[in-house]
Amino acid sequence: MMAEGKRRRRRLKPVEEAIQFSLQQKDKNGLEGRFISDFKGRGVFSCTDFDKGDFLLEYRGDLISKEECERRQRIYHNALKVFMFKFRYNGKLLCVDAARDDGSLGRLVNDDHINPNSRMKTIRVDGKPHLCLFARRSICPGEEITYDYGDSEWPWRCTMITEKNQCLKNLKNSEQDSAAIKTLSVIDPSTLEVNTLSQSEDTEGEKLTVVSDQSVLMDSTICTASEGQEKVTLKKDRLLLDDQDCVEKMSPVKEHVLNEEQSFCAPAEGVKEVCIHVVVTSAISSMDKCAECVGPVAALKWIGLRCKLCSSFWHKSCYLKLHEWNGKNSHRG
Ligand SMILES: C[S@@+](CC[C@H](N)C(=O)[O-])C[C@H]1O[C@@H](n2cnc3c(N)ncnc32)[C@H](O)[C@@H]1O
Repeated sequence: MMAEGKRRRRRLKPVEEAIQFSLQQKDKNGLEGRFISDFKGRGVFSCTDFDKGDFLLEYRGDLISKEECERRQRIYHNALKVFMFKFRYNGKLLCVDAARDDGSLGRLVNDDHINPNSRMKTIRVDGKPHLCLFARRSICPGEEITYDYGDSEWPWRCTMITEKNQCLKNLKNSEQDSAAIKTLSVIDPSTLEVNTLSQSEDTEGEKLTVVSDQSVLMDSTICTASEGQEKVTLKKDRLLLDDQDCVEKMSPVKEHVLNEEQSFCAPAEGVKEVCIHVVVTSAISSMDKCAECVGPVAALKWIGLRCKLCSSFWHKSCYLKLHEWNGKNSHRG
């Protein structure tokens, strides 16, 4: 008995397990790929219980350099480009290209930036980075595995507008209830102009005036299909919200490990002219990168902010961060 007990393998730690599966190039039991819908395609579902922190899957593919990634992006069809996962590792931009369907499940995991149940991390195996998903919380059988694809404004995230509108309504309600408002100095409504012509929901002409120490760049602009339908003009630096929950839901900036690694932190170089930016939401080509983080990593068109005067582009969150760093009331680039 004793000998058998001694011989029994101890349970591997999640990272050890991730290393083992990465070396074997195998997926773990307890997960399966399923077709979900024509819109979403396939996804990965759990068939067992997972605990918080458990290793789930590796995002397997070819590990390639930035240059090779750019070369492949030029020749790939859009449907393949979405399988290219760029990330930053030891100061270098790398990519795992999972365009080839090798039957692995990692490449089929879908995005959820609101309440993902897993998180992508890089682990080092034989000196090379591997992208592995770990559970952010316990996961039940039947749950779809998801992670946050990062800070790009992906087209399917538009469905979040309903939730955002609810947030906006809550904010308005809380404004009416003065007891619920802890602060606050009110932002001059003339500094903020929001049109939501493209949306059927009732956010048209919303003006938010509630403030606190959380900042958000009016993220109801996130789903604008094309430039001009929605406009955000900020003379003062920020719109401040009182509702932490709304801030969470409205801002796609997340505690995404790879997001941090993906980000180039160097400020845009070479642009010496000072511009007082007037930004509008705009559909931006994948060739045009955010002036702040040099992203996005996605190969598709992205929705971001464009300065009408100097034609710089930013992710909304980068723009916010940038101006936070540059001083609270500065909009000069
Ligand atoms: C890496 S693939 C994921 C697997 C994909 N569903 C499939 O069937 O091949 C990324 C693509 O999945 C789809 N996708 C991912 N997350 C989604 C979501 N939350 N809603 C709708 N489509 C999503 C998009 O088409 C995206 O380009």
